[in-house]
Amino acid sequence: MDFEFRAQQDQVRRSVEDLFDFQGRMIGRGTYGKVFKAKRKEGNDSTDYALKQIDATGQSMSNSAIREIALLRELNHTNLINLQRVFLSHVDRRVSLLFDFAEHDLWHIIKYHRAAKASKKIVNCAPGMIKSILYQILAGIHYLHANWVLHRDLKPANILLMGDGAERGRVKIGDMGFARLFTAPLVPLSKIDPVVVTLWYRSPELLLGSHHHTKAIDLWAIGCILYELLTLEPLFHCKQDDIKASSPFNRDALEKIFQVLGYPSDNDWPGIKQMPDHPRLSKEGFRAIHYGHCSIEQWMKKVFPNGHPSFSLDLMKRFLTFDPNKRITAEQALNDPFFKQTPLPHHDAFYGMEIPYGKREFIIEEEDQQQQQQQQQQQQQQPAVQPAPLIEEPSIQVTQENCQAPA
Ligand SMILES: Cc1ccc(-n2nc(C(C)(C)C)cc2NC(=O)NCCN2CCOCC2)cc1
Repeated sequence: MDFEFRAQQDQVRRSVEDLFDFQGRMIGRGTYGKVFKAKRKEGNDSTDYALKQIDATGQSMSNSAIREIALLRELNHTNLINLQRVFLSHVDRRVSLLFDFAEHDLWHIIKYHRAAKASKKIVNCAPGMIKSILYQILAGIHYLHANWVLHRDLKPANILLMGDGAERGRVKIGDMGFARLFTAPLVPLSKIDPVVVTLWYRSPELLLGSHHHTKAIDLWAIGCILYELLTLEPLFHCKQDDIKASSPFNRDALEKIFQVLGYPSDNDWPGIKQMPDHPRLSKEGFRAIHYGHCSIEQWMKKVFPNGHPSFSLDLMKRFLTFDPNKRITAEQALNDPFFKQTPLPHHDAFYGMEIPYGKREFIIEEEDQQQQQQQQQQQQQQPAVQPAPLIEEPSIQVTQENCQAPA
């Protein structure tokens, strides 16, 4: 290496820390590293950015970062997350990727609506919101597939949406990769961590051990996401703790699929017998007769006895087609009559509504939490300082007796 040239370059090349303010603004973390909400330090650019810092100390992380950069620099579509800039730091062997900042994602949006439904709170969504989100997902996936790129892990957490601003309500498909909580969770991961590995969106061919990842696996996942947007419940809600990385065959996930769609006949899916784990179906006790009364029509009739304005049974059936060779493509879905009926899909999924969803919260690092707790303990040992009254006229004086300890 030309150390003199590199030292010269380091002089002129400005680091991400020089250019962006992001300390204490962590919004995500995973095995790869951390994600921060960042702002430019200079100039009048008030745009928010997402800064993904990858600790490229290990070979696998370096390869992963290289793969992500190599892929994203070749892609350019309004419905895909946009890699704006790459910073390499030799000193701490860190790769920093600068992305669009997306305030919302479908995992948090669905969680919000589920909580509102549980507390019987009415939340008004624009009638075309679901249709717009579906159309934008299909547009992004159609672009990926046209460039021979598969997503392979479509799920609500990977469907980001821009908040207020120039791209309000724009879907940005991303891939958050694997996240791993540093502490053992007390509640099921799927409840608290949007990016946990889940089988809920996995196609039947993958569950039966297919080694050929095709575009069709993304369309199956889109069908599952559409259902979840409509009902706020995952369609194939199988237990998370069953995930065994070694075997793609998952009994519970397949059971859920057959309970909704029925058992695939040879006519439905001629190729099922060629699936590597097909023999396990009979060994594990699956019988067509057990699911004779099950069909998507039956299931959806139970869910929407009076139908739903944002729901097309025909389209749902075509996403959730067992045979990957018969499953609808992104291009065919985009041309479905569903998208030519009013309300037409708007480029702003939040068009006609206020955005009710909260902003992303900052994650406090363990050491910061300890520091905060120490500061609180010190404060509690000091006599309460009398805060100046907020208003002129005498009111309830905030005294030690009625002063609320900080939450
Ligand atoms: C190894 C590897 C990992 C991820 C990707 N990848 N692929 C995609 C497409 C557009 C193809 C779906 C996006 C990403 N990367 C991220 O989304 N990155 C996350 C960016 N987010 C972070 C949170 O804030 C918004 C941007 C590729 C390869």
